[in-house]
Amino acid sequence: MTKKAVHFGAGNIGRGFVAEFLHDSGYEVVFADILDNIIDQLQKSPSYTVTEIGAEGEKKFTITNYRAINSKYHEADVIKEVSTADLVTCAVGPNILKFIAPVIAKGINLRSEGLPPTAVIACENAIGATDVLAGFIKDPHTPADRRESLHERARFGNSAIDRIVPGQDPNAGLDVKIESFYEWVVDKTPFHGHGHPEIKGVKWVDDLQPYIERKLFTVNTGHATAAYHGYNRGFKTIAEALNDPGVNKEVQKALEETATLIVKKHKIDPNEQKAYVEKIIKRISNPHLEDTVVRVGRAPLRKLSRKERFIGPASQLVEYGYAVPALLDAIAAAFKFQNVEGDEESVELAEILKSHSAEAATEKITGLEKSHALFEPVKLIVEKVKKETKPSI
Ligand SMILES: NC(=O)c1ccc[n+]([C@@H]2O[C@H](COP(=O)([O-])OP(=O)(O)OC[C@H]3O[C@@H](n4cnc5c(N)ncnc54)[C@H](O)[C@@H]3O)[C@@H](O)[C@H]2O)c1
Ligand SMILES: O=P(O)(O)OC[C@@H](O)[C@@H](O)[C@H](O)[C@H](O)CO
Repeated sequence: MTKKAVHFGAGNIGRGFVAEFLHDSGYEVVFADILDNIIDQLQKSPSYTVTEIGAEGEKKFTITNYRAINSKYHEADVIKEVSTADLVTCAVGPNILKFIAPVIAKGINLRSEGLPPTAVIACENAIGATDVLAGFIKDPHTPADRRESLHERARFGNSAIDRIVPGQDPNAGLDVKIESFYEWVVDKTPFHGHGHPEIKGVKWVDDLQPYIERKLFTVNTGHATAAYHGYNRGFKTIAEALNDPGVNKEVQKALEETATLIVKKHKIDPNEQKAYVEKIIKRISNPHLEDTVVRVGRAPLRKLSRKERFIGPASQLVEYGYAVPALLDAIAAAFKFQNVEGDEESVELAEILKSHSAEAATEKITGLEKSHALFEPVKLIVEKVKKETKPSI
């Protein structure tokens, strides 16, 4: 019997990476999204093409065997699909998890007793994203008397997902261009007893923490460092930014700092981490991806938050007694990513910096405790950025 996956978020990673893997593993994929345009196209077209761009050239894959539901208008249909799904995945962005949780919770709650638990895997760039989703699903969206037995109807596995899918050509329709490299690692421990879902290409591990921290604090720290320094120097793409010796040096230095944490905390061989960093810099420098600094820098409030790619590693390094000058430079550059067209958080960032003292803005944006050794240096950065970006009268 064909297996069914319901996937929330038919965007770049959803159509380009998750659906490709699920299709290849024999799943029928039911996309749920709120964008009329994407859902209409998915409903009209029986296939689309994913093009992988690698050093050896381009490879094309045809994706078929999917359906699509507009979750804005047809919530009941999505709930019904979730209730019989073998797998539920999402790639909507960490801030959207709370909005998809009620629908998933209702679907899980409707699940027939005879069915094995559905597997829920959030594919977002965030530590513990599936736990966050599970938290919203459980409380308040599962009836109190059904919470204890939730694991009989659903199992929740955290994941680390790595593949660069840049913004797509607006005329490309459903087709997606992505890099050929991929890594999708999922915690297998929640699936004990029933077995994890079979997804070709996924690496199942007992301890996800080293994978997700290494990914977020190398790929995403390096990417965001290039994006913010690149944006402030007027570059349009990440590849152009990394071609600039100044930006390149900032990225190398920031990743030397995070490598110290990864090696020390997760006992990873320093040479292995060095090779990983070199590979990442090569990947993000790929000019064929045409990835923009605005996409990679998107949502600066999320990226400057407590557990994220800058404050996360910098705070831990400072706790170990290390200095983090390059991460602080990147943090300063991120605070200057203000009022960028199409990026709501960059507008909110500018407003917070305008309406709050440096101390209050630091606390609100980074979530750092005032007693933390990183608080003062970040506050000084915020003070400086506030002065530099103050509107002249
Ligand atoms: N693009 C990448 O290179 C990449 C790589 C790894 C991980 N990720 C992560 O994947 C996630 C998605 O990123 P993306 O680049 O695909 O973004 P995207 O903007 O291309 O896709 C997100 C999709 O979610 C949809 N969405 C928003 N709210 C929704 C809702 N309430 N219900 C259903 N769908 C909703 C949007 O309409 C959009 O189609 C993010 O967490 C990102 O960090 C991205
Ligand atoms: O998706 P974000 O906004 O968390 O980060 C932007 C990019 O760094 C990210 O999408 C990378 O392309 C991806 O994480 C590569 O695996």
